Amino acid sequence: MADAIQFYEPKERYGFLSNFSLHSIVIDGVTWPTVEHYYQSSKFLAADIIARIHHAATPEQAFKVSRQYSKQVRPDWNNIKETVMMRGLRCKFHQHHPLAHWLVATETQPIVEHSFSDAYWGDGGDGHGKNRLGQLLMALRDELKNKHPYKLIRYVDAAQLPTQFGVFTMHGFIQSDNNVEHLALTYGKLDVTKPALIRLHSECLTGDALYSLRCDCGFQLQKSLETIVSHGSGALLYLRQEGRGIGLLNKIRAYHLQDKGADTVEANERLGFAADMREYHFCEGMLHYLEIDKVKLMTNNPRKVQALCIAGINVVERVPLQEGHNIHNENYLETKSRKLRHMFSKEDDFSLS
Ligand SMILES: Nc1nc2c(ncn2[C@@H]2O[C@H](COP(=O)(O)OP(=O)(O)OP(=O)(O)O)[C@@H](O)[C@H]2O)c(=O)[nH]1
Ligand SMILES: [Zn+2]
Repeated sequence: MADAIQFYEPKERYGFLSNFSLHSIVIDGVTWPTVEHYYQSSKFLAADIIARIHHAATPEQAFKVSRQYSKQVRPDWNNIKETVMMRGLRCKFHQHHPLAHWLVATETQPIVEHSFSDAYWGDGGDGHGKNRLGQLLMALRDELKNKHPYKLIRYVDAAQLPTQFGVFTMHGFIQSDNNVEHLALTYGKLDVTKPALIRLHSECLTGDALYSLRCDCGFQLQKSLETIVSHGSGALLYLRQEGRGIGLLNKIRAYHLQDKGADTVEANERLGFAADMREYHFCEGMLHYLEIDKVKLMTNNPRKVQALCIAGINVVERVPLQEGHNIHNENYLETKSRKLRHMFSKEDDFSLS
């Protein structure tokens, strides 16, 4: 198979597909260090054998201990082993969101466990094997890819991004319903038990990259990254929504109308657009990948707070982000406050509960 994904060792590129990958799973309240520990122990009924495998130091050890008791494998094992394996896989990929997104990102590529020693779960090394593990992984991928939130975005790849503020990890996504590329910059170790400090930053080439004083975006971008670094961890979702969703050239047209006296809302409307064309539904898929479900959100924009609440994200706090006010953007900011209900003072806040 020309473009088949072959996996075996956990430390290889697709090692996350291996049952030996160090991803613990919880099944019926019991935590198993790896799928391999769970699978091997499921072969037995004797509590002492199960315990020995459960507490094996490594998945390789778990496999070895199981082999020592091969004469005591439960009589019905061949009838139940595929069900046991699929249960272990489902738990692993549902309980470790990035793994599920990585699996979905393999799209339609065949998946093969390239194992010279296993012609049932693997391909037997030369392709004569049944590759049942690869088959179950492809079946699980088909289940996931049509499910919410996996169908909102497609994870593509990640890389380190050293910046003047600190070294971030840059994660690339494609929005499924329009193929627009978006980024998430993460810093530090996100503690899933606490609200993550995040920013939803709408792309503004003029503000973010050309030092524009016409808006506050560039100042907000810098302040957000600095704040995340000083906080120790967090995420900035960089959303390709230039011009509040109307694009760069229409924003220039809108600026031209503003140069002639229109305000930022009137300008959009004269061009035939709503005041704000942005949508945020796909952010749920990006946050799901990052395993973020409760946030402290850096914004003055009530629509972003509401969008995350609608997406089921718990916005436990809104962190004001008022940066870069100057004579060139005061009318713009005043219009946003008056017409778009942006919150520039504490009184503006509304209950987040
Ligand atoms: N159409 C249009 N877009 C603008 C204008 N000024 C800034 N933008 C875009 O607005 C987006 C940034 O939105 P802002 O209103 O600055 O802030 P916000 O992101 O909605 O709210 P905060 O989270 O508080 O920053 C970027 O996509 C900018 O390109 C303008 O006058 N007209
Ligand atoms: Zn801007």
